[in-house]
Formats: sequence, C-alpha cells, structure tokens
Amino acid sequence: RGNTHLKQISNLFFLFRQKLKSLPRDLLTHARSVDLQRNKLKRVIGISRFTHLTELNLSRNKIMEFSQEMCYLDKLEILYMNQNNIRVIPEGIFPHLKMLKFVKLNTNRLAKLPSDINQCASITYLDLSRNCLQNIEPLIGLPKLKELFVERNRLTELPFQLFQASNCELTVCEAKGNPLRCPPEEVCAGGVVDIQSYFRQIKENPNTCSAWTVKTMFLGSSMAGKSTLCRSLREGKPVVVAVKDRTEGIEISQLYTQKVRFFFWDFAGQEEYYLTHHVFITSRALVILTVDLSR
Ligand SMILES: Nc1nc2c(ncn2[C@@H]2O[C@H](COP(=O)(O)OP(=O)(O)OP(=O)(O)O)[C@@H](O)[C@H]2O)c(=O)[nH]1
Repeated sequence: RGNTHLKQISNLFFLFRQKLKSLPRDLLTHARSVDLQRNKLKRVIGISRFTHLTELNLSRNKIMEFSQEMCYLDKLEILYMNQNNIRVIPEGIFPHLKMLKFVKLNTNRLAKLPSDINQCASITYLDLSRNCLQNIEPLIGLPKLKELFVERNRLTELPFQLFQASNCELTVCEAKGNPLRCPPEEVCAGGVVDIQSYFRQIKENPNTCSAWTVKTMFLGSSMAGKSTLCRSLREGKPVVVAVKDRTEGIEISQLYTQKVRFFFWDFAGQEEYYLTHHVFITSRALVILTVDLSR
C-alpha cells in the first residue's frame, strides 16, 4: 500500500501520507510537481533546491513557518499549504513568485497578510478562509484575482478598492462567517455584484441617512407586554393592548425617526409559535427582551 503513495511519474512525485517529518534527501531536484500532503512536516527546509517546481502540495502537515526559501520557487504556479499551523508569511517572498496562479492557504492561523502579496501579479485563485485575518487590504492591487475565499476570519470590513469595477476581475468572493459591518454579511451573501452595488451606492450617497434601518425584535414570553411596548414606542405614548388582541405569528411595523427607520418585529409569545421564531431571529438586530416583573 505504501508504494501507491510513494510514486514518481516522470517529473511528478507523490509522497503523501508517508509520516514524513522532513523533505526526503533523495528527492530529485528536477521535480516539476511534488505532492507531500498528509505528512508531519513542521518545516520545509531544503525546498529552495526545487527550482523547477510548478506545483507543490504541502497541505495537511504541521507547518508553522512559511519558509523564506519559498522565494526561490519562481516557476511555481500552484501551491497548496492549507490545513497547517502557519501564523506568519514573511515579507519579500510573494514578489518572487511571479508565476503563482492558484494558492490555498485556508485553515491556518494567519492573523496578517504580507504587505507585498499584491506584487504576486498572476494570482487568480486565493483561498484564505478559516484563518484569523482582520484585514485583507494587502490584496488591493492584485490585478488578476478572480476567485477569493475569506470565510471564517475576523474581518469587519472588505476593502472597496477590491471591487472597483474599472480594475476588478473578481467573479467570486465568499466571506461568510466574519463579523462584517461593511458590507454587511447579508450583502456579501449576494456575491460580487451585490458587494459592488453596495459600495457604489455608498459612494454616490455618502450621507444617505434614510438608508439607516434598524431591525428591532421584541422577544419575551406570552403576555409579557411585547405588543404594548412596541405599539407605545410607535405611537410615542402609552397604549393599552387588550388581551384579545394578542399577536399571532409576527407583526411587522415601522417607526421613522429623523435619522433612523426602525422595523419592529413583534413576535407572538405563545409556545406554539416558538418553532417558527428561529427563521426570523437574526443576529444583526436590536433585541428588546420584555419581562413582566409582576409575575
Ligand atoms: N398593568 C400593566 N399591564 C400591561 C403592561 N404591559 C402590558 N400589559 C397588559 O398585559 C397584557 C399582555 O400584553 P401584550 O402587550 O399583548 O403582551 P405580549 O407579550 O405581546 O403577548 P403575546 O402577544 O401573547 O405574546 C395586555 O392585557 C396588556 O394590556 C404594563 O406595563 N402594565
């Protein structure tokens, strides 16, 4: 079975699942493609000898450092380094990887990108999902980037420059699982076209206060006083709600103030409606929890 994983076909080397802790010394340096996935490599010392490499698979190892030696792989087109423990990518490597098109660095521990990654002008596919990134501004200026994956990071913003129509080649941008504020996650879910439209609208109407909308959810047990509070806020004075007027399902209404439009979602408190609540309760909302203190 070992032999099926340790193969050389022409200039392609298959060394996956060999429990390797370092690069094998006898590996021929003229290799064009090396597959070392699913080993136990912590470092890739000696990789600079493989200057003919066009494809390198180091995924699913235990690599902690993105080796400085990688800068010698100037023919590299495809790089898999996903599912490792990489925290930092040093500066001064990506500008040398002029041919690099396809990069998978997902599922690592990257908190930061090197500021010169945008000098790696051939990148068309970049997977950075499942890291700890707070900022992807270094990607601004990647001229050929078509597919970008940044799900499950710590991003609060996507840089608008990435989506500017004049120089944007992006067709895919996946960003779910981030604490995004700009654009909101719901916009990102619509893909590149929706993100572009969002930034365009902000640019055209930077002071559009009427666009500020707050979803406001009234939650609490049955007869806690949700509808009473909701209607009183809407009317601007105390309003009595008769018991026979109990909410069924959800009642949606609006309250306009000078700057903000509130969408009130008044949920029925009876248990039989609980089943449907999770469909409508979203994390990006103001939640008013109503409690009857006399009970
Ligand atoms: N005394 C008093 N009664 C209140 C107050 N708020 C609500 N009520 C009464 O409590 C009852 C229930 O109020 P609702 O506002 O319908 O309660 P809810 O939480 O919306 O109830 P559900 O629609 O069943 O979920 C009504 O008869 C209200 O008039 C309050 O502050 N004081």
